[in-house]
Amino acid sequence: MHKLVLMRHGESQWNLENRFTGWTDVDLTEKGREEARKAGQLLKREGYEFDLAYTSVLRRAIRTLWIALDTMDAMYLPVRNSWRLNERHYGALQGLNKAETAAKFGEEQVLIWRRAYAIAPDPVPYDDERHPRFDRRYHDLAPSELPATECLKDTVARVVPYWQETIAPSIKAGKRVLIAAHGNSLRALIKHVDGVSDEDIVKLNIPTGQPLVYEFDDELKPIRHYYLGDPDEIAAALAAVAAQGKAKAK
Ligand SMILES: O=C(O)[C@@H](CO)OP(=O)(O)O
Repeated sequence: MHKLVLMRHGESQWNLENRFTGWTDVDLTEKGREEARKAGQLLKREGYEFDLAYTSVLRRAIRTLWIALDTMDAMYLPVRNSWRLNERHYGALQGLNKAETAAKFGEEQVLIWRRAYAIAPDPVPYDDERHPRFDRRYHDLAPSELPATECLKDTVARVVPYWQETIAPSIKAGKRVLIAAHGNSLRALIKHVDGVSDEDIVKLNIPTGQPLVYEFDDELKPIRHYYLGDPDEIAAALAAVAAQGKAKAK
């Protein structure tokens, strides 16, 4: 049996401000750092040890991983960063407040932008300075790989090859793996691993900073999954994520 731990980053500055974030490289808030510390303490208390960690190239996930590893006394672990674990690119919505956007375009439209499986928001314009082609960290990518917007289906299409070619083989080889990533890149991974339908993935949300354990058989078929943290806390955090697209939310 193999165990894999998934962790969404702690609260970021734009989670706090309720803005569409995507590939914008915002940092953790103090609360987000505390969430990462608590996740590390929980993993340590429950006896989790890892051989390898994967994360994105965005600082909110990287710092969450660093803080959790530091708390677990495991800063020596090899860490692999990949843009393929980045948050879903939110296109021209990046930077906009979700509640204000819901007040302007309607909650239904915001729910479509946030959770429709195959509908992407408008792209960031090609000459906009926020376009990823201006960012050094993506210079190795072919222009065809570089998104200017994504729906979850697009995110699945770039997360799954990384899972199949890199992460899954390391788990099969016996490595105990921790992944620190983002709400939608983890939803993309879970959709693939658990075979969640296009309809059901709409309702799946992931709370910040809560370790989610997946157990697999030797063929990497999922057996079960569970959050390690307090169930009431997790239920409240999940409801809060779902409510971010309401017009009256902060
Ligand atoms: O803004 C984002 O990039 C994501 C994660 O914070 O938000 P949402 O849950 O709305 O997809």
